[in-house]
Amino acid sequence: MVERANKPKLPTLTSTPGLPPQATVTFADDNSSVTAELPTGESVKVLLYGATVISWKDAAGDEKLWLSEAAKLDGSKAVRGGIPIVFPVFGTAPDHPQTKDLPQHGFARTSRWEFLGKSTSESMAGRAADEPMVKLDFGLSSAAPGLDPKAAQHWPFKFNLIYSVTLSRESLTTSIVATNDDSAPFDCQVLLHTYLRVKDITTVSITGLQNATYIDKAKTTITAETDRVYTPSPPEADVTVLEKDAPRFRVARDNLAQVVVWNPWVDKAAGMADFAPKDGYRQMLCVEPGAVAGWQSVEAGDAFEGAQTITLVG
Ligand SMILES: O=P(O)(O)OC[C@H]1O[C@@H](O)[C@H](O)[C@@H](O)[C@@H]1O
Repeated sequence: MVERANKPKLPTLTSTPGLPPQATVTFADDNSSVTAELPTGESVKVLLYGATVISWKDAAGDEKLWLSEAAKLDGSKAVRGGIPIVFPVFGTAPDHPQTKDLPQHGFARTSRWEFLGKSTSESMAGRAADEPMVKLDFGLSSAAPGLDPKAAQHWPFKFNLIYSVTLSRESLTTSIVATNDDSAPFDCQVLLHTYLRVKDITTVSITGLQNATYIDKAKTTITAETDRVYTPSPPEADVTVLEKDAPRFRVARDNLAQVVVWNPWVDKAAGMADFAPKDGYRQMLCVEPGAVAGWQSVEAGDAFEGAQTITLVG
């Protein structure tokens, strides 16, 4: 059950005698972000701007996501790093009448979302209290005060988005439900633009894409700019990111048929004002589960749902 937050600032949770301590959920002083920490030390931090996950740390405090040192976190620009949400268009779609005027990657990442509440192991069905986990829920609708004005201007549908970020000891799940509250169908694309942190991109390999068909938006290997939209086969095949042949991240997808693999490399990183340090492309690899080949047509009253679970392995 989701506990509703009725105050902008949540107190630190205390444990019930006899039960393991729960996760703590705290707000930044300026209410710009919410951080959840498990009693075992793992943590996740979500900026309300874009509902962008900007940090995911393991129990040792090691960061698992890449965030540019020059990323704007003040709501002036989509965040360069973490997990921005791409909706309702991937890239731009000049030939698609419904989304042709929207900015690159849509407006979800440039809108301020509302924090809806949290759930912990103790309140989640089927979860033992000794398997600590915490789920944070965020919402954005066509009526939200934080909606990027470009949305209402260029995508005049009534919609409701719920984004859930679930942290457990070994994994992070992010899931989105996009509901059509309009009287007409709309088309959308969805993508979870995950910037994984790696030690050295030259030692990174990826499995799970061997049988995948792909559209190459750039070059071919991660020894150069890489920008590929894969459609793995079978559709639900896991994708694993390895470093020096040792598995590091396993990415499972639910109803997200594509995986975009992106690394800007030297020239493109140099050209992005919010990309720092300039050789930061060596420490990142975007592995982005999405539904971006063609369009998801969502009927009035219907919803599209998709999710990723990134599990730390090795
Ligand atoms: O600079 P943006 O808008 O965050 O986009 C970054 C990249 O996002 C990737 O998902 C796209 O495949 C790339 O083509 C794009 O360059």
